[in-house]
Amino acid sequence: MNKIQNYIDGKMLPPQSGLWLDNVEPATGKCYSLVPDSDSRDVGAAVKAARRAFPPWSSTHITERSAILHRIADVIESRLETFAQAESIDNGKPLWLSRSVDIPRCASNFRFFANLVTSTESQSHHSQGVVNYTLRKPLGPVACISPWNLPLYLFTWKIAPALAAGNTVIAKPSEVTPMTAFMLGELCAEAGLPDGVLNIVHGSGSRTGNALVDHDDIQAISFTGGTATGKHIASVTASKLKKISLELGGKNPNLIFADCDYELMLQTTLRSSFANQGQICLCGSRIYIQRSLYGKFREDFVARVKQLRVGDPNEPDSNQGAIVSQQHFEKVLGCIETAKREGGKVLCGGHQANLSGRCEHGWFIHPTVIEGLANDSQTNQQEIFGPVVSIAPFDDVDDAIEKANESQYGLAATIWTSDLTAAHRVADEVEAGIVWINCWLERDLRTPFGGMKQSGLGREGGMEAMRFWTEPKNVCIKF
Ligand SMILES: NC(=O)c1ccc[n+]([C@@H]2O[C@H](COP(=O)([O-])OP(=O)(O)OC[C@H]3O[C@@H](n4cnc5c(N)ncnc54)[C@H](O)[C@@H]3O)[C@@H](O)[C@H]2O)c1
Ligand SMILES: O=C/C=C/C=C(\O)C(=O)O
Repeated sequence: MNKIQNYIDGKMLPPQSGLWLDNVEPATGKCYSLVPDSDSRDVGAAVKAARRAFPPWSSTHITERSAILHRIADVIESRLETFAQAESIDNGKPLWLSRSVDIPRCASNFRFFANLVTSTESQSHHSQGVVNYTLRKPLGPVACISPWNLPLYLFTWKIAPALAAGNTVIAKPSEVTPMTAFMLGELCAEAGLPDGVLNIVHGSGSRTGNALVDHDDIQAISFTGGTATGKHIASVTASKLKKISLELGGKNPNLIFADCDYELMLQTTLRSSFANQGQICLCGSRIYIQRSLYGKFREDFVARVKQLRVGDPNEPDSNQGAIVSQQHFEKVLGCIETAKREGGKVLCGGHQANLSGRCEHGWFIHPTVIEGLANDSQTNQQEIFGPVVSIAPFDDVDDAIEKANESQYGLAATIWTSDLTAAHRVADEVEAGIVWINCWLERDLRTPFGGMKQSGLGREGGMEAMRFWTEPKNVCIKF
């Protein structure tokens, strides 16, 4: 059985504990490799390497740091197909999706921050006889912890700015989808990244994650994952005054007004509901439709959802691949049962998809649309993170805003209307860190990315990320 290794100080190493976890292909339900369940000894070795590598890396000229990050992007692009296949096998997502979205974005993450670090302005403040200038110093060894839904995409989204800013990194991918992070480690030396600058430690949250978050020499932690895990990290790091950035769960509203561009809205709403089997934190899972359009939308949307093909992730016409793990598959099916108990009417889907042949034992769920649930039902309040959406009517702008904001979460919201005045008002009043009007998942990497309320703390993206990964130091000179 293929064994994934930790990448520490430029070397591929097994876990000192000797403990391994199964790594399973969700489309087949079969274990196809083993992943280390690293403990504090492996984390300690990685932090030691990162400490040693910090002084030379942080003082490496930004043009050289930038060139190395560009070379990492070059190598990823040169192996796009290999990475895309590995990501699809590990996560269950359609191969066409990892090939067209996930892996190209990994390369873009490195390129974007490679460019940003060489074009960033510094601040100075001048007044009579005094000038202040502000240095931005890297923090030291820092930690990046990422989830399973967009494995290498979100892993590199954290690592690239941390490295560009001059930090050294200990990164932990999700133990559910570790393969492409392992492959990233394999190409670092080829791209010229010095040993110890990036260390990749694999394992479970309870063993590896806790050891990493707890380590006294870790100065800052960027975490993407569930809200409960984020709160745990916030509580254990508070007494040590570590800097944290938390990208957490969501229950995002779509607000569809009767005057929208109907066909564009319908096509995009299919994607924003079910892309990546609904396992994107930005997916809209509460769809509110203006009452006059509700009946037409319900009919057309359900008809289109029924056409989405659930199939082998390798097949180009599979719109929906597998759910990431048996545990998550069971959780999503459990949420559908809860919705039924709460009085929800399942309009389509609502159950497992049984495939034959290679995928006979895989974890597939038909995309599911539910109506008739109260806004305060568990289904409309708790994150499902799967191919399940609920639809409900609203009356006017005030009602739409009220329904959207009746949530503990505040990550993203999508508004569909041709009335720009209404759109601006809703965008202003909806409680979400990210608002899309007449589009979804349009990404400009310069923009602040993150959520409010229980969806997170801090922002990633562009200068927000560079500020997170550096400490300002003000120098005042009187002349
Ligand atoms: N806001 C965003 O940008 C965003 C993006 C993607 C996913 N998510 C959220 O992620 C969740 C799904 O991902 P998941 O199930 O992998 O989340 P998770 O919180 O279980 O795990 C995320 C990562 O944290 C690690 N981890 C778990 N316990 C830990 C601990 N005690 N200490 C340190 N690390 C620990 C895991 O091993 C994994 O690497 C969903 O709630 C989703 O909304 C949010
Ligand atoms: O599942 C969460 C998706 C996060 C997406 C990003 O962080 C991004 O597009 O930068």
